[in-house]
Amino acid sequence: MTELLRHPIVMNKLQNEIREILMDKHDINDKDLEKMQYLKAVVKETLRYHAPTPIYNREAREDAKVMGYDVAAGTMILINAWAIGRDSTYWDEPEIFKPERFLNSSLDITGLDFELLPFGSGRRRCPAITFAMANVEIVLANLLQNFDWELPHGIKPEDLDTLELHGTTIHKRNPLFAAPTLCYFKCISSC
Ligand code: HEM
Repeated sequence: MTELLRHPIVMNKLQNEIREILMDKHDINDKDLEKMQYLKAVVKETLRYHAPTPIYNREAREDAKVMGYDVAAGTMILINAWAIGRDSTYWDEPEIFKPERFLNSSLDITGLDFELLPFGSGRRRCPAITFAMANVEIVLANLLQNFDWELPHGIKPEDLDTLELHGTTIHKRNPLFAAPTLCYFKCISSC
Protein backbone atom coordinates (compact mmCIF):
# COMPACT_ATOMS: atom_id res chain seq x y z
CA MET A 1 0.00 0.00 0.00
CA THR A 2 2.90 2.37 0.71
CA GLU A 3 4.37 1.91 -2.75
CA LEU A 4 0.91 2.24 -4.35
CA LEU A 5 0.31 5.51 -2.50
CA ARG A 6 3.78 6.70 -3.56
CA HIS A 7 2.94 5.79 -7.18
CA PRO A 8 -0.62 6.97 -7.94
CA ILE A 9 -0.35 5.88 -11.60
CA VAL A 10 0.39 2.32 -10.54
CA MET A 11 -2.44 2.47 -7.96
CA ASN A 12 -4.85 3.68 -10.64
CA LYS A 13 -3.79 1.05 -13.17
CA LEU A 14 -4.13 -1.73 -10.59
CA GLN A 15 -7.50 -0.48 -9.36
CA ASN A 16 -8.80 -0.40 -12.95
CA GLU A 17 -7.64 -3.97 -13.55
CA ILE A 18 -9.25 -5.25 -10.34
CA ARG A 19 -12.54 -3.40 -10.88
CA GLU A 20 -12.81 -4.39 -14.54
CA ILE A 21 -12.33 -8.06 -13.68
CA LEU A 22 -14.53 -8.15 -10.57
CA MET A 23 -17.23 -5.65 -11.54
CA ASP A 24 -19.73 -5.86 -8.61
CA LYS A 25 -18.62 -9.34 -7.55
CA HIS A 26 -17.31 -9.52 -3.98
CA ASP A 27 -16.28 -13.13 -3.43
CA ILE A 28 -12.86 -13.10 -5.09
CA ASN A 29 -11.67 -16.57 -6.08
CA ASP A 30 -8.50 -18.06 -7.58
CA LYS A 31 -9.86 -17.76 -11.14
CA ASP A 32 -10.31 -14.01 -10.67
CA LEU A 33 -6.78 -13.70 -9.25
CA GLU A 34 -5.38 -15.66 -12.19
CA LYS A 35 -6.68 -12.95 -14.54
CA MET A 36 -5.11 -10.12 -12.50
CA GLN A 37 -1.68 -10.05 -14.14
CA TYR A 38 -0.91 -6.49 -13.05
CA LEU A 39 -1.77 -7.35 -9.43
CA LYS A 40 0.70 -10.25 -9.59
CA ALA A 41 3.32 -7.91 -11.08
CA VAL A 42 2.76 -5.37 -8.27
CA VAL A 43 3.16 -8.05 -5.58
CA LYS A 44 6.32 -9.47 -7.20
CA GLU A 45 7.82 -5.99 -7.54
CA THR A 46 7.08 -5.34 -3.86
CA LEU A 47 8.76 -8.62 -2.87
CA ARG A 48 11.78 -7.68 -5.01
CA TYR A 49 12.08 -4.16 -3.64
CA HIS A 50 11.15 -4.87 0.00
CA ALA A 51 12.14 -8.52 0.54
CA PRO A 52 10.18 -9.36 3.73
CA THR A 53 12.81 -11.92 4.83
CA PRO A 54 15.93 -10.02 3.75
CA ILE A 55 18.52 -12.57 4.89
CA TYR A 56 18.44 -16.32 5.41
CA ASN A 57 21.19 -18.89 5.72
CA ARG A 58 22.67 -22.18 4.65
CA GLU A 59 25.51 -24.34 6.02
CA ALA A 60 28.00 -25.96 3.61
CA ARG A 61 27.84 -29.75 4.04
CA GLU A 62 31.15 -30.30 2.27
CA ASP A 63 34.14 -28.34 1.00
CA ALA A 64 33.19 -26.50 -2.18
CA LYS A 65 34.45 -23.86 -4.61
CA VAL A 66 31.85 -21.23 -5.52
CA MET A 67 32.71 -18.56 -8.09
CA GLY A 68 36.40 -18.95 -7.24
CA TYR A 69 35.88 -18.81 -3.47
CA ASP A 70 36.83 -21.76 -1.26
CA VAL A 71 33.96 -22.61 1.07
CA ALA A 72 34.92 -25.04 3.84
CA ALA A 73 32.46 -27.62 5.14
CA GLY A 74 30.49 -26.19 8.07
CA THR A 75 30.71 -22.57 6.83
CA MET A 76 27.56 -20.54 7.47
CA ILE A 77 26.47 -18.74 4.27
CA LEU A 78 24.17 -15.74 4.52
CA ILE A 79 21.95 -15.16 1.48
CA ASN A 80 21.04 -11.51 1.10
CA ALA A 81 17.71 -11.52 -0.78
CA TRP A 82 17.41 -7.77 -0.27
CA ALA A 83 20.69 -7.09 -2.09
CA ILE A 84 19.96 -9.67 -4.82
CA GLY A 85 16.64 -7.92 -5.54
CA ARG A 86 18.44 -4.59 -5.98
CA ASP A 87 21.48 -5.77 -7.92
CA SER A 88 21.91 -3.69 -11.06
CA THR A 89 23.65 -6.65 -12.75
CA TYR A 90 20.28 -8.32 -12.97
CA TRP A 91 17.76 -5.49 -12.68
CA ASP A 92 17.22 -2.48 -14.89
CA GLU A 93 16.79 0.63 -12.65
CA PRO A 94 16.64 -1.49 -9.48
CA GLU A 95 15.85 1.48 -7.21
CA ILE A 96 12.66 2.27 -9.11
CA PHE A 97 9.35 0.62 -8.19
CA LYS A 98 8.24 -0.60 -11.61
CA PRO A 99 5.76 -3.54 -11.67
CA GLU A 100 5.76 -3.40 -15.49
CA ARG A 101 9.11 -5.23 -15.44
CA PHE A 102 7.17 -8.39 -14.55
CA LEU A 103 4.56 -8.12 -17.32
CA ASN A 104 5.25 -10.54 -20.19
CA SER A 105 8.09 -11.98 -18.11
CA SER A 106 8.48 -15.55 -16.95
CA LEU A 107 10.41 -14.46 -13.82
CA ASP A 108 8.77 -16.04 -10.81
CA ILE A 109 9.17 -16.17 -7.04
CA THR A 110 9.30 -19.96 -6.70
CA GLY A 111 13.07 -20.11 -6.17
CA LEU A 112 14.15 -21.11 -9.67
CA ASP A 113 15.08 -17.60 -10.78
CA PHE A 114 18.07 -16.72 -8.64
CA GLU A 115 17.75 -12.97 -9.16
CA LEU A 116 14.44 -13.02 -7.25
CA LEU A 117 14.47 -15.07 -4.05
CA PRO A 118 11.96 -13.58 -1.55
CA PHE A 119 10.85 -17.08 -0.51
CA GLY A 120 14.27 -18.76 -0.67
CA SER A 121 15.18 -21.67 -2.89
CA GLY A 122 15.64 -25.42 -2.82
CA ARG A 123 14.41 -27.92 -0.26
CA ARG A 124 14.17 -25.41 2.58
CA ARG A 125 12.46 -22.66 0.64
CA CYS A 126 9.26 -21.29 2.16
CA PRO A 127 6.62 -24.05 2.05
CA ALA A 128 3.82 -21.45 2.16
CA ILE A 129 4.48 -19.58 -1.11
CA THR A 130 1.05 -20.27 -2.62
CA PHE A 131 -0.74 -19.56 0.66
CA ALA A 132 1.21 -16.32 1.26
CA MET A 133 0.75 -15.03 -2.31
CA ALA A 134 -3.00 -15.80 -2.34
CA ASN A 135 -3.44 -13.98 0.98
CA VAL A 136 -1.57 -10.89 -0.14
CA GLU A 137 -3.38 -10.79 -3.49
CA ILE A 138 -6.88 -11.30 -2.02
CA VAL A 139 -6.43 -8.65 0.68
CA LEU A 140 -4.97 -6.13 -1.79
CA ALA A 141 -7.67 -6.81 -4.38
CA ASN A 142 -10.39 -6.31 -1.75
CA LEU A 143 -8.86 -3.08 -0.44
CA LEU A 144 -8.54 -1.62 -3.93
CA GLN A 145 -11.87 -2.84 -5.29
CA ASN A 146 -13.90 -1.34 -2.47
CA PHE A 147 -12.02 1.80 -1.51
CA ASP A 148 -10.24 4.74 -3.05
CA TRP A 149 -7.14 5.65 -1.03
CA GLU A 150 -5.57 8.99 -0.24
CA LEU A 151 -2.79 10.27 1.96
CA PRO A 152 -4.13 12.31 4.91
CA HIS A 153 -3.13 15.80 6.11
CA GLY A 154 -1.89 16.95 2.69
CA ILE A 155 1.05 14.51 2.68
CA LYS A 156 2.45 14.25 -0.85
CA PRO A 157 3.28 10.83 -2.38
CA GLU A 158 6.94 11.84 -2.73
CA ASP A 159 7.11 12.68 1.02
CA LEU A 160 5.94 9.23 2.11
CA ASP A 161 8.77 7.35 3.78
CA THR A 162 9.74 3.73 3.15
CA LEU A 163 12.04 3.40 6.17
CA GLU A 164 12.28 -0.15 7.40
CA LEU A 165 12.91 -1.78 10.78
CA HIS A 166 15.34 -4.60 10.19
CA GLY A 167 15.12 -8.00 11.82
CA THR A 168 14.44 -11.57 10.78
CA THR A 169 11.54 -10.06 8.89
CA ILE A 170 11.16 -6.48 7.68
CA HIS A 171 8.58 -4.08 9.11
CA LYS A 172 7.76 -0.47 8.33
CA ARG A 173 9.56 1.80 10.80
CA ASN A 174 6.68 4.31 10.77
CA PRO A 175 3.11 3.07 10.35
CA LEU A 176 1.31 3.99 7.14
CA PHE A 177 -1.71 6.27 7.53
CA ALA A 178 -4.08 6.26 4.56
CA ALA A 179 -7.64 7.53 4.19
CA PRO A 180 -10.15 5.21 2.48
CA THR A 181 -13.32 6.33 0.71
CA LEU A 182 -15.91 3.63 0.10
CA CYS A 183 -16.42 3.19 -3.63
CA TYR A 184 -19.79 1.67 -4.52
CA PHE A 185 -20.11 -0.22 -7.77
CA LYS A 186 -22.34 2.53 -9.17
CA CYS A 187 -19.39 4.92 -9.12
CA ILE A 188 -16.94 2.48 -10.64
CA SER A 189 -17.26 3.63 -14.23
CA SER A 190 -16.41 7.15 -13.12
CA CYS A 191 -13.71 6.19 -10.56
C1 HEM B 1 5.08 -12.99 2.01
C2 HEM B 1 5.13 -13.91 2.95
C3 HEM B 1 6.33 -14.82 3.22
C4 HEM B 1 7.63 -14.69 2.83
C5 HEM B 1 8.28 -13.57 2.00
C6 HEM B 1 8.34 -15.84 3.34
C7 HEM B 1 9.69 -16.07 3.15
C8 HEM B 1 10.38 -17.17 3.66
C9 HEM B 1 11.80 -17.41 3.48
C10 HEM B 1 12.79 -16.49 2.73
C11 HEM B 1 12.11 -18.56 4.09
C12 HEM B 1 13.51 -19.21 4.17
C13 HEM B 1 13.68 -20.01 2.88
C14 HEM B 1 15.04 -20.62 2.70
O1 HEM B 1 15.81 -20.77 3.66
O2 HEM B 1 15.36 -20.97 1.52
C15 HEM B 1 10.88 -19.08 4.66
C16 HEM B 1 10.79 -20.27 5.36
C17 HEM B 1 9.63 -20.73 5.92
N1 HEM B 1 8.37 -20.16 5.83
FE1 HEM B 1 7.90 -18.48 4.85
N2 HEM B 1 7.46 -16.64 4.00
C18 HEM B 1 6.22 -16.06 3.96
C19 HEM B 1 5.05 -16.55 4.50
C20 HEM B 1 4.95 -17.72 5.21
C21 HEM B 1 3.73 -18.20 5.80
C22 HEM B 1 2.37 -17.50 5.69
C23 HEM B 1 4.04 -19.37 6.42
C24 HEM B 1 3.16 -20.32 7.19
C25 HEM B 1 1.85 -20.34 7.10
C26 HEM B 1 5.45 -19.62 6.23
C27 HEM B 1 6.14 -20.71 6.70
C28 HEM B 1 7.49 -20.94 6.54
C29 HEM B 1 8.21 -22.08 7.11
C30 HEM B 1 7.62 -23.20 7.98
C31 HEM B 1 9.55 -21.96 6.72
C32 HEM B 1 10.74 -22.88 7.08
C33 HEM B 1 10.92 -23.93 5.99
C34 HEM B 1 12.10 -24.87 6.28
O3 HEM B 1 13.02 -24.49 7.01
O4 HEM B 1 12.10 -25.97 5.72
N3 HEM B 1 5.96 -18.60 5.47
N4 HEM B 1 9.85 -18.22 4.38
